Amino acid sequence: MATAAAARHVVAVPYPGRGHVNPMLVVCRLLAAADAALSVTVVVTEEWHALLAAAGVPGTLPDRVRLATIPNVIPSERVRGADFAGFVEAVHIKMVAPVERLLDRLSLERKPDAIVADTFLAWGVGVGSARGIPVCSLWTQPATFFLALWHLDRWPPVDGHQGEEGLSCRSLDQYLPFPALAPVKCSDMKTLRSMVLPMKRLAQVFSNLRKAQCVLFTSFYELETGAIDGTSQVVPCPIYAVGPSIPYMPLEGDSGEFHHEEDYFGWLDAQPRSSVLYVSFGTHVSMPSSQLEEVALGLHESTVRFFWVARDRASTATLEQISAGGKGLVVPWCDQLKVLCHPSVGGFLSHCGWNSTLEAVFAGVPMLAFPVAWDQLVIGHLVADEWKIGVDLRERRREDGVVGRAAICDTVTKLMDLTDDDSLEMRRRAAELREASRRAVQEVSGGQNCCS
Ligand SMILES: O=c1ccn([C@@H]2O[C@H](COP(=O)(O)OP(=O)(O)O[C@H]3O[C@H](CO)[C@@H](O)[C@H](O)[C@H]3O)[C@@H](O)[C@H]2O)c(=O)[nH]1
Repeated sequence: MATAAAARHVVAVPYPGRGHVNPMLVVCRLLAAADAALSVTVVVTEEWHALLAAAGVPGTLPDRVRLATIPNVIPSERVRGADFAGFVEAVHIKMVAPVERLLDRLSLERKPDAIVADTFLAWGVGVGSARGIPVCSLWTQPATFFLALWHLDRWPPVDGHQGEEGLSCRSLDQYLPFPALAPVKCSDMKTLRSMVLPMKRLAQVFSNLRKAQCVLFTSFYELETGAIDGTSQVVPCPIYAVGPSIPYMPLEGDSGEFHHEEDYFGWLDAQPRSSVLYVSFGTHVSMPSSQLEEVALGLHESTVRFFWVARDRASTATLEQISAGGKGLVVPWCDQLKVLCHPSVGGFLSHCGWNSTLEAVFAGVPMLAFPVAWDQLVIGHLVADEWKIGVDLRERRREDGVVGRAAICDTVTKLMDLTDDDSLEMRRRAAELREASRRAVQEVSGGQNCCS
């Protein structure tokens, strides 16, 4: 006699930022799709609920994935980039109590079977252990960066002195001969260490993580083979690479075809194949406006067409000026993955957020890497030196640290030249990784994707 499968309930708690909420929602969809008896409650702040509702997200989630809210106890999404350290502190201190109250309320009905908590919520594992609920930690950045941070205690000083293990930074431009640290330059270590408070919290994150039941990575084996192998050797619980957790799944009721409902698709449709450079610097940390200005003027000097997502009001005037004449389009927001997959897009000038990078890889589009902070510093090296699907613009910095308009114009022109040998080689590599990315998606999702 067949017995009905017992219902299972998972509570998911993303870190409150676009680059974390988006992949958490993808992972929740995958969990629900993999287990018909599973329901998921995703905990977000009221502000995040409103942001997701405004984008129509709740209506696109499967019935068994629903949102629940906690009050707005942290600084608003609109201003969080202005004080990164303050935001990290607020998340660390103020979010835990309302999440615990919600969890206890949900438990009155039935104790959740598991919690999926963003790794950056240092309290996530403790909240679960205190209630006897297993916790799976979700890491939404490269496994490569995770592994380097896991070995934080082995990072040598950056002043040239030897660390405990004989490692030392003789020049800021140097990589270290310790495999797990190899993708982090000494200059990156210096920048990261200057973020004293977030780094202190990070040490706590990695200490608590040792008690998690498993760690999920939004990556795939062919992309980060060494780091995934290396991580599985040091982390004392199972780790799973769940594939690029980007929004490749069609919305419910969507045929999976492109929907050209937005005006900008009309503009893209009118451009020659692979001729448009997509420009976006993410949703969180900004580069200085003087640097943005150089990027805009460098693009203006080139003949390259561009599609720029500008959430930064300060840059709007210059951008309007340089886009006059139809060579470029500036929008406040777009459906990024669909834009990257559009046939007229042939390059991506990016801050190298992990989601944007995974989306570029999925679309097979080469990158101009312009990292601003945090894991982006390491992702820039992966893009240019390891995967060889792009150019690291930091290599073109002047003595004052700025990449000037002439260098921007030069680099953009070369990358977008479809007859240039280096550009062609990067496109070949990008096409290979695109196929690997799609295989990873097939494996975890049974083949649903938006851009086939
Ligand atoms: O017009 C836009 C602009 C962005 N996006 C999406 O927003 C997400 C942005 O994510 P990401 O590229 O990771 O950038 P950030 O929002 O800046 O991400 C933060 O979180 C990431 C994951 O932890 C880190 O890798 C980054 O360093 C950190 O800045 C992506 O899915 C984009 O597709 C859009 O849909 N439309």
